[in-house]
Amino acid sequence: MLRIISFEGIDGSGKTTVSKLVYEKIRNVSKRIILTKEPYTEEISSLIEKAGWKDPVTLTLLFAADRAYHLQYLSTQNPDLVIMDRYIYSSVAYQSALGLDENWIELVNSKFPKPFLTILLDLSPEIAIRRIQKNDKFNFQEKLDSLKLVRERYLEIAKKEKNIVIINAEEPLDKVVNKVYSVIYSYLSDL
Ligand SMILES: Nc1ncnc2c1ncn2[C@@H]1O[C@H](COP(=O)(O)OP(=O)(O)OP(=O)(O)O)[C@@H](O)[C@H]1O
Ligand SMILES: Cc1cn([C@H]2C[C@H](O)[C@@H](COP(=O)(O)O)O2)c(=O)[nH]c1=O
Repeated sequence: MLRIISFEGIDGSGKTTVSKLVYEKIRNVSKRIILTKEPYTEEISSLIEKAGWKDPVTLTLLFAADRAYHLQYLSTQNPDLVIMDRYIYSSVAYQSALGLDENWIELVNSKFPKPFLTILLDLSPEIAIRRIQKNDKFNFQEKLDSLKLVRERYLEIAKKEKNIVIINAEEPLDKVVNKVYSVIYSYLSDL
């Protein structure tokens, strides 16, 4: 069974940056730690773009198909640990924010291993959007409203799921990295 630590949070929360920096700090603990991200396959990412970002059923099924393929590949690598930049809770948060029943999203993803730890990088959508504004083109108000909904969904998920640690992602990067590193390190004692 794959041991997965997932990084979650709204666009611009720092998942990619923080997961990479933390990975660099822990990679000497074991040679078999893999850092990866979703969406994984170019083919499905392109189908998602072509389908557009509106229909939550299509998005849920495409992201789940990408996840199934990704997990199958990861199993062949026999890692001690997988650090995943986005995973199941991205589907639950983003697609339920579009109005889709959360229980159905969880059912679609129910055959996949749950992460044994999730780092939820939490911050205000206003700060997040300022961080991504330089490299993404989007309608500001539409994106802000969407990120507010997704953030609320993440915080509700964190209330009901175990092993989700919420980190204040508004703090300076080095402070966030050190906090995440210390949380993850405490889970790695058996590696
Ligand atoms: N704690 C922080 N303080 C200030 N800037 C940060 C912090 N964390 C990340 N950033 C910056 O914010 C921007 C977005 O970071 P990053 O791409 O890692 O976010 P993300 O959550 O992966 O976003 P997306 O989901 O859109 O890919 C980058 O320019 C990054 O350098
Ligand atoms: C895995 C996954 C992702 N998404 C959304 C979240 C983001 O807006 C985009 C791309 O993610 P990135 O971190 O900017 O590369 O995809 C989603 O809606 N559902 C999912 O399961």
